[in-house]
Amino acid sequence: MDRSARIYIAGHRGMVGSAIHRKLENEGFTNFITRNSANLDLRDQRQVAEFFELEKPDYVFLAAAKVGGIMANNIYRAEFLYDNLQIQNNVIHNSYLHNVKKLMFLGSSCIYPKMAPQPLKEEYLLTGPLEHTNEPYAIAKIAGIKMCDAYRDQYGCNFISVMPTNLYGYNDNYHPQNSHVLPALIRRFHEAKEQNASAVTIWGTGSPKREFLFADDLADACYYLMQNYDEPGLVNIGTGQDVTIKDLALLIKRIVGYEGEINFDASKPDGTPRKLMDVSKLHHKGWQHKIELEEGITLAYRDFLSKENIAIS
Ligand SMILES: NC(=O)C1=CN([C@@H]2O[C@H](COP(=O)(O)OP(=O)(O)OC[C@H]3O[C@@H](n4cnc5c(N)ncnc54)[C@H](OP(=O)(O)O)[C@@H]3O)[C@@H](O)[C@H]2O)C=CC1
Ligand SMILES: C[C@H]1O[C@H](OP(=O)(O)OP(=O)(O)OC[C@H]2O[C@@H](n3cnc4c(=O)[nH]c(N)nc43)[C@H](O)[C@@H]2O)[C@@H](O)[C@@H](O)C1=O
Repeated sequence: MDRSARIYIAGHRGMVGSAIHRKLENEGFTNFITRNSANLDLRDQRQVAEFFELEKPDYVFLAAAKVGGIMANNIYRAEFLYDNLQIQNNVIHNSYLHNVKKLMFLGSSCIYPKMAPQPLKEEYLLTGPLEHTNEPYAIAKIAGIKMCDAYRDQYGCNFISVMPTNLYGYNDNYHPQNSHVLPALIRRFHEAKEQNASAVTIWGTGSPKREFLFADDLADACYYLMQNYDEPGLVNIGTGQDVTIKDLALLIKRIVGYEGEINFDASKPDGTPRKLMDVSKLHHKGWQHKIELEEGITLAYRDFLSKENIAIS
């Protein structure tokens, strides 16, 4: 990608899109095309067609999606399927129609079967049933992978698919119900500390294992793969390390400085028991993560506090 190329980051205000934007700015790119969802609803076929006709981007990072944690995925099942299919169909198809040089589609580790062997190799796609709580989202993401491959096969488009593990970082969503576990627990432990609460409740049993990647590391990997990966299929992006939700909670508790107890609410879903990425393909391509979990949570907590306008004690 040359530094003057016209780059469209769909979802540039989100956690991932903003990290990709930051990364490309730091690399010297200047010619960005951005729209927020109020000005361009990517679910709307006509609006998206007019936007591509007008802007004619050279490169597209597709980081716009309906996103949320286990509860949001399970409650808003129709929206997670409809919105994500519409967004990716419109952006991918118009990228083909308008001769985009390269497109990156962001999927998720939830595309793998619930009980797939660990760590999750790219070849395990479509080898078994999905986890129920996020099946609609996963089906949309699988369709996105297959769409990139079909447009490559039939039309020769250089459209690639990357599968990030669970992410966290700057500009994360801290909604108490709809967010992912890591931001949810930062907020819950912080509020419990402020209110001198005697205990914090964690959803599920605490035994599921998850892998977490800082969003700026993901953006670095996306930039790297945009330059060094031109293949069909998918590539995992992660750290190759995971923790139990209980151990994650203990780490966040320590970083936040909360001294009360932790309870578990087993009436809430655990979701997939484990989702550890096999990152050997990514490592062979020449990329590895840099930000470890404790450092990343410290940075994310600082970002959370700055948004709350609270000084770190
Ligand atoms: N967060 C995570 O743990 C993971 C995320 N991913 C993937 O990474 C990508 C980015 O996720 P993340 O940054 O966390 O999500 P965010 O919710 O932070 O950002 C999503 C972005 O999508 C945009 N968007 C949503 N709906 C529409 C719409 N109808 N029209 C136009 N824009 C829309 C939003 O725009 P606006 O702000 O203008 O409303 C927002 O900026 C997604 O594809 C997601 O599936 C993959 C694995 C894990
Ligand atoms: C990235 C990924 O994110 C989603 O899948 P998930 O990995 O299950 O995501 P999660 O972060 O919401 O939960 C992880 C674990 O943590 C436990 N947990 C404890 N306490 C809280 C809590 O307070 N909030 C949340 N959300 N989870 C909690 C929770 O019960 C679960 O066992 C997908 O739907 C899909 O969107 C996707 O691709």
